[in-house]
Amino acid sequence: MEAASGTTPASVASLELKTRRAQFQPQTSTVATRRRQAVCVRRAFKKYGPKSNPNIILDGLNMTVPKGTIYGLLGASGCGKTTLLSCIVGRRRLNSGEIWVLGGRPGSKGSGVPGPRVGYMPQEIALYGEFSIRETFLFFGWCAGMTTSEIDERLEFLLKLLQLPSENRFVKNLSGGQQRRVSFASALLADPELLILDEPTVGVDPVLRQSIWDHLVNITKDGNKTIIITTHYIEETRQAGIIGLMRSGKFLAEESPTKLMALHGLDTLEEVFLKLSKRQNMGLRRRSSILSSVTGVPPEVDIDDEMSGEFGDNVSISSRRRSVAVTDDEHVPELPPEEKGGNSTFKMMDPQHMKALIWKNFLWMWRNVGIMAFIIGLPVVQIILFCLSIGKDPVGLKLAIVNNELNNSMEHCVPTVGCDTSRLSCRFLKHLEKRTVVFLPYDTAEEAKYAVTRGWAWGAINFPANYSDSLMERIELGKDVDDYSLLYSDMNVSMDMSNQQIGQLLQRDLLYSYQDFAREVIVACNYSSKLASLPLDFKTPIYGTEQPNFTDFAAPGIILTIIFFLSVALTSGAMLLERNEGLLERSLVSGITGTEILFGQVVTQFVVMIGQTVMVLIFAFAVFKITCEGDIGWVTTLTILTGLCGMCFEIVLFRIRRGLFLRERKECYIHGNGFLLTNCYALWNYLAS
Ligand SMILES: Nc1ncnc2c1ncn2[C@@H]1O[C@H](COP(=O)(O)OP(=O)(O)OP(=O)(O)O)[C@@H](O)[C@H]1O
Repeated sequence: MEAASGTTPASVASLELKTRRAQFQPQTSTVATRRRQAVCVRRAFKKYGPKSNPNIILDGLNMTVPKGTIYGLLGASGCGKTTLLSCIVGRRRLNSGEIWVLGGRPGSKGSGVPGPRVGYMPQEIALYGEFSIRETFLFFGWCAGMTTSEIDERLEFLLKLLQLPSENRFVKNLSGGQQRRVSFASALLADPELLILDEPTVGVDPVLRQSIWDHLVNITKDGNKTIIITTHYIEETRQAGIIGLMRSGKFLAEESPTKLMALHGLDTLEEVFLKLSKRQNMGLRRRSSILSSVTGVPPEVDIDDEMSGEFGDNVSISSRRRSVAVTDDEHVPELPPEEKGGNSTFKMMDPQHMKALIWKNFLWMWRNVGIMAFIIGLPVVQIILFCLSIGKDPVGLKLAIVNNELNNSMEHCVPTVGCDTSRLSCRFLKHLEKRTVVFLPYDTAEEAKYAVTRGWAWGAINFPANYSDSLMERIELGKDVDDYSLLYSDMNVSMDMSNQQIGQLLQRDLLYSYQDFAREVIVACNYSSKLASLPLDFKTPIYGTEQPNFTDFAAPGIILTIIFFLSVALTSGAMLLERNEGLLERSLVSGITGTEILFGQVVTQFVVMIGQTVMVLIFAFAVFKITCEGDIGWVTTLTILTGLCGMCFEIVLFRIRRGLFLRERKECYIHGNGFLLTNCYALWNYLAS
């Protein structure tokens, strides 16, 4: 093949040398030169992982993409193409080195990158499945600052170009290839100066692939548009102006495809790569030392560096070779200082962006009515369950009764079975019985106490044998009563106070029953003059009722807890959804800021939270009649504010988790969740107290 094409090993070596020299000769760099370059990367160094065991992805890489060209970025899977592209669009930062994109540093004020000057198609589909094609275009178009009519115009053109189905079809109902084309069209939509396409032709048939390339060639014709494209189909990069072959964090070659093929005397790029692979397998140690002796430049040797991976679907490389030194940092020109001002697209809050984000969030909710019904219905279900099952006063609380006045016979002990009402003990028990207490009769005080110790009863009441007579004497004589009557007019109560709630409830019932009983006895015996001498008299409560129920007491805490934690969950879910499958990446590259995304989420989640709050309050106060003594307006406001606190709480946690995530993935979850748990626990304690 080489002979046929008239190339000899010597001519190949000399041509290769010339190319390399020309490529890495000292250049006289000026700002004007840089401005002619769409992308310029110098001494890029990027690593992942901890310092102790770094995974070096870019290792002093230099890349030059002239304006108006198609640049094919090729390399084995996992060699760092996506990482490099992320750095170019300003989504990742280099550890060291410099990147200039369209005359500015990505991410800096005034660079316009990220922003509408760059169109980015990530490797993932990165689209909202619930949106139609037109809605997808509207969202990305508005993000790029286009008007609706401009978007519709482009939509028509792109539908035809990419042979897409009706604009009303939902993305989730499209085939994988169609979804990729919609993703590609979204990147083309705003007609950006720089298009960065990460594997746009995966899953696209050869005919359509050709028409996509024709379009790419067409849009770069006037020299104003630049395209960087990664692909696993090597042959299609034949139409690229330059291809860059990445390996071990550097470029092995950065050359036009025709020159590369001529250099190796081969007809296809695939053959070139196969040849390179074979050379690598044979070991280029010897060749590199020859080159070194000719040029006098010692090669950067990386003997143990191993390359393995695939180039596309057909070609695979697995070789051990010396990496020929293709970069010479001393000869790489310095980049000019960053220009101030310029074509600034950097804004904190762009109304158009906010419109796009809020519209997108509400549209997503509308398309996911089931999820939204669940989100709004969940707190309602919680409050219904609470009102139905929690908070009612317990009934059927058992009390052990020893009534020595009644010869301890079972039937006489239980008031409902016909107690002797001439006995005051029985009269008291009748009042107590009204308060839904169940009596367990016992013969002796020891048996009753034993029942309490075994948990069969919550308390034991013991009436002395002459309780009625002693009590009457005590009422009649007042302070002149003798010690005997004083002692035997007391009923003895022993309580199980292990459950504070039940213990206090029983004590309250005993107290109220005794009050009613005392009134009845005094009136019945005509001791009205003694009424004033009752030791205790509960007046009508200032707030609440004489018998407040536990539901009223617990309801505010429960309502606030439900709203707070559901707001946390709601915000967390929305944030996770936003990060889903490169969508956040894509939105951020289109120029939307993190603050705008956050604000958009706060606005939409706030509306949902208001819906939740209103529904919960309607069920609590209107349906289940929970007592509300105060102003319902203030109750609603305070509940909404609690929900807002929950949202802010999650946003802060999310940002902390993200910050930790960027530093150390593993630690993030430990710290973030630990922080969440600690705070939830503290909050719970606060609410409970
Ligand atoms: N956030 C990250 N944290 C740690 N390692 C990462 C991260 N992102 C990528 N990597 C690693 O960096 C290397 C380069 O990944 P990258 O996605 O840039 O490769 P690629 O060339 O685009 O691969 P492909 O062609 O398969 O898409 C891979 O080994 C990958 O596992």
